[in-house]
Amino acid sequence: MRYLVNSEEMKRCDGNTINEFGMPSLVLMERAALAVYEELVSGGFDLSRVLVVCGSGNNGGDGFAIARLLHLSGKRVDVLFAGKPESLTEETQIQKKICENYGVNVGSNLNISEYTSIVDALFGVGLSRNIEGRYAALIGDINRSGIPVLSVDIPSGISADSGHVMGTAVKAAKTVTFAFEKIGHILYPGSEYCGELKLCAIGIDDRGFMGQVPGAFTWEESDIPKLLPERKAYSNKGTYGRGLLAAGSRDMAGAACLAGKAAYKTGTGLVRIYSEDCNRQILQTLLPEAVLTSYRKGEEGAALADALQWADACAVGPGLSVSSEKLEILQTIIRSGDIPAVLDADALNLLSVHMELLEGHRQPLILTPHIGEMARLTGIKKEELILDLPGYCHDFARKNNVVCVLKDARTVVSDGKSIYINTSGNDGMAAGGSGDVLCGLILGLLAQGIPPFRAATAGVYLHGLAGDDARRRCGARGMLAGDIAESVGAVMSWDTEDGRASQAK
Ligand SMILES: NC(=O)C1=CN([C@@H]2O[C@H](COP(=O)(O)OP(=O)(O)OC[C@H]3O[C@@H](n4cnc5c(N)ncnc54)[C@H](OP(=O)(O)O)[C@@H]3O)[C@@H](O)[C@H]2O)[C@@H](O)CC1
Ligand SMILES: Nc1ncnc2c1ncn2[C@@H]1O[C@H](COP(=O)(O)OP(=O)(O)O)[C@@H](O)[C@H]1O
Ligand SMILES: [K+]
Repeated sequence: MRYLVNSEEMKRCDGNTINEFGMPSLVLMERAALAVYEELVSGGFDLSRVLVVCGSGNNGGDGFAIARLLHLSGKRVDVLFAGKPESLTEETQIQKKICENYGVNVGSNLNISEYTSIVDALFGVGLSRNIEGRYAALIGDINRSGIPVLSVDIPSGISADSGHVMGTAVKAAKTVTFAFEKIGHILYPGSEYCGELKLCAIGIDDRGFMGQVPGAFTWEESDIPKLLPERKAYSNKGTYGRGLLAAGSRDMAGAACLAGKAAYKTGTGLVRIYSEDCNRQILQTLLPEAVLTSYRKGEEGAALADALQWADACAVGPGLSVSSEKLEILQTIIRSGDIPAVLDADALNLLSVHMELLEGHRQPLILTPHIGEMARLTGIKKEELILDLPGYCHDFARKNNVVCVLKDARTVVSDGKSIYINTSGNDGMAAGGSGDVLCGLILGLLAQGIPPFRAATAGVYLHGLAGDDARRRCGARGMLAGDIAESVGAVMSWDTEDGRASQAK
């Protein structure tokens, strides 16, 4: 698990490390500068003539220290000081003075085009408003120059809190950040502006939070063993849960099949698909392992109540379609009581015009809207939602007492307390049916007894890993949602050495 911090959390951690643990600020700055220096000299940048662009804050202080280290190692380096002298922080003032004492050329009007590499130390996590005027012009010149840029901590102009471009921003080839990744490195468009992201330790760690841990986190590969449901040699299909999937309609049998397959591939003992009668043959052909309960129009009710009694967890929505009968199915599931349920796709479309169904619900609910569905659920425009995916996801989860999985290229999950931001997956997943696979995956984890927020976050992470595995096998353009479902099986064995070995093949 890795924390993802915002600027306030990072500053608090910096501050505690300096003021409570007594680590001098200039020592941290020196380590930050050394980390960037190491990255520069390890290759990838042409260091024949380096320009370090510095602001007045401590990001600029890192820049001056980097320039000094390059100068002392014999590189030709100049500093463009773009900040205001009267705003220099104490540390940056010291670093600037040291540079000048060593004879580093510090100017305020240098010709960018003469350099082979640029180090961007204009603004870091202290960026507090949109960039305008001469700073914006300078960033425009840097971007237009086409000279490779290494950004210190975060590309100047990217909000560490949201990944938004604050007016304008430096497009970096590489970004070296310190202690923790910031939310703005992970969310788009910030993620693209960073180029390759390198995280370096500089002597600040989570002890610096002093018990007040950050609100956001992401899973990583070392977490896989604890995210997967347990397997036992002495077991049978009853050991691994029963998942009920209410999905599919006349024109959308495939969605039920993809979700059902993904649920099985997580290791679920039994998956029952509750679908329209006309899908019976196709589902039995495509997913013979599934138990089927089918219904004719007008006869939806009775069999569903029995199936809900049978199940340990339920998912509703993939390919369900929208009608008054389907609304009754959703109503029955939400009112049925106690098993955890995933509401996806058409279940969310039905819900968006019947939000009263969520009032006073008793069982744990996981809602998995993409941004369009979230806009329908909340009445908030898509353009508004993308400005703050974590904030809207968190608020929706808290207000409705649900787990919200807000799907995007960086999916955000919240239970109204913590925020998970996903870092697995790829653009090959931007194709019809990927969401159905996610729904089935979460259902499978729930059916095996994984608690709702863990099932949602682990489901999203494993889904992305399955997407990455599918891309390795089929390529981003060639992969289909069925390939992601297929790869779920491989990813679910990555907690064992054999599983890892097959991943490497
Ligand atoms: N010891 C530590 O703490 C460590 C910190 N470290 C480094 O410090 C960085 C954080 O430093 P920081 O907090 O001083 O802020 P920073 O990013 O330099 O920006 C503040 C300056 O920008 C200005 N400014 C802001 N927005 C603006 C705008 N739109 N347009 C124009 N001006 C604007 C603002 O001006 P003001 O708002 O005061 O007018 C102020 O002058 C961090 O990212 C990391 O690199 C590392 O060395 C590790 C140890
Ligand atoms: N560019 C991308 N990078 C990573 N994941 C993506 C990307 N595009 C889509 N996805 C993932 O694919 C899934 C798409 O779900 P959804 O929009 O419901 O598709 P569908 O309705 O076609 O099944 C989501 O889990 C989303 O996070
Ligand atoms: K920067």
